[in-house]
Amino acid sequence: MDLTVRQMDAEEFQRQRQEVLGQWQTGKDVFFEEAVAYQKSLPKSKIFAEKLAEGKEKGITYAQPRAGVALISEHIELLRFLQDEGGADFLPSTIDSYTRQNRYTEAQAGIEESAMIGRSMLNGFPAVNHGVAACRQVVESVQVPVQVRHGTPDARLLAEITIAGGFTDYEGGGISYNIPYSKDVSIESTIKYWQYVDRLIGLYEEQGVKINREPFGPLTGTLVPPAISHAVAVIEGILAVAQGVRSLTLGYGQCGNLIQDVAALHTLPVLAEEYLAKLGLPKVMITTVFHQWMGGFPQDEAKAFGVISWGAVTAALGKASKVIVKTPHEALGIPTKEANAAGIRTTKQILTMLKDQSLPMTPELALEEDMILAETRAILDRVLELGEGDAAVGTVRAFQAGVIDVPFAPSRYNAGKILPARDTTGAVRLLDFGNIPFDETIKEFHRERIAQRGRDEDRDPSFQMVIDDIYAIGKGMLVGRPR
Ligand SMILES: CCC[C@H]1O[C@@H](n2cnc3c(N)ncnc32)[C@H](O)[C@@H]1O
Repeated sequence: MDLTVRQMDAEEFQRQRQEVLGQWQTGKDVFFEEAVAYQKSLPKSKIFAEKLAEGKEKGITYAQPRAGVALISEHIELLRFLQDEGGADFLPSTIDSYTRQNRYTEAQAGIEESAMIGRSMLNGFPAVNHGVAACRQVVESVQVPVQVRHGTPDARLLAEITIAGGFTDYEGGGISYNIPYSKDVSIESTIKYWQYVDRLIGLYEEQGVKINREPFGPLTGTLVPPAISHAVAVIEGILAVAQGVRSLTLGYGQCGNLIQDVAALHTLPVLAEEYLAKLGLPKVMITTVFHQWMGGFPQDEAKAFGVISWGAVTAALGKASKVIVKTPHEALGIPTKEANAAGIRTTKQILTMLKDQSLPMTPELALEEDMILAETRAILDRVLELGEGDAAVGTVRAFQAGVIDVPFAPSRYNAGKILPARDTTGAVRLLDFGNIPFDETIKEFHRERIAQRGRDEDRDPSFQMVIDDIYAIGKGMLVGRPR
């Protein structure tokens, strides 16, 4: 395994770059020096890292939707609507599934079909096919910073084109865009692909261009315990900073118990700073992003707004830097622009009302924070041990050993031995620990909390609880109580 956490050398980067820019004809329009000049020509109001820094300074929680459609003019109309009617503080360009799989020929067909039929036949914006000039048209058509949101294991060409195209933030990572998104792509290969992405951003940073990186916190978005998503987020932060990234937004997907989620938001930046320092990596700007509930949603729009509001409350009380907004069409499919804007307005109403409040430090909150810190450190320390200090090598070995194990992940590289379930307050605990390196104290904490639920529900803790929890929110509950 020639994998290493160390910064990619210039020769290797340039060797890959020739191959990457040749993967689709639009790669020929990427010229690094010209792109640096374009990025530097952008006003400060369009630089993601600048606006995040301002928000961190002022204690603002920003709201950002997901959005993307096939054709350039419709995509611009959509983003403008979300900015003007929704009040979006940041805008996305959610990339379509073909592009995420590097299937640019099918993306091209989707573009042509969309133009013919008059509606988007792709589930996102095919940025590679549209190319650099089109991305710049999008960026120049709105007033706020624009981020690439996707789920791409090999995201190298997409990064080259969208960053040259003026996007100032790039979501994803070699673990978080593999394990939940792929069945049969090795972790070593996607870590390497993403080291290229992060090295490219490092080269922009060395030219004075700030590009923020946002590892994808929620992973499978289904009952992922905080310690597991934190471990992945911190590792992706380490891998990125090692390649020259200097601005990170670390993510976490809402689980639903307020105390646990606020504890997760408090501990994530603490852990990132602790392990970056432990590895002798430079200090970088760290912000957080909270994803509103990523699991199944109620079909009823009023109930969906309830779920959206609960996520907004948690983001506000947890002082997240940014919250990713869901829409009342979540249970139906790609939202209309009106539904998308409504989700943002609902969220911003709550953020504004709650901006002067926070959750007091109670013994319960302190205990949850201590548990998340202890659990995440147990995982990260074992990863570094397995890698003999190298986080990249350690990550591959940790997945092989089940030391990192993401619930309900499709990837065959994921052990899939752990089993999460909610406790009687809705906090996510582990019913089965697989090979996660938790000590007996931690395991007993989980067992006791779940045993209490069993007593409350007059049933033995079992896989049935997990199934009930997966459907619970769609049915209007949080904890999947028996009938
Ligand atoms: C991991 C992200 C899943 C979420 O990402 C939303 N999502 C996907 N594609 C689009 C799109 N093109 N426009 C608006 N939202 C979109 C889904 O609804 C889901 O909530």
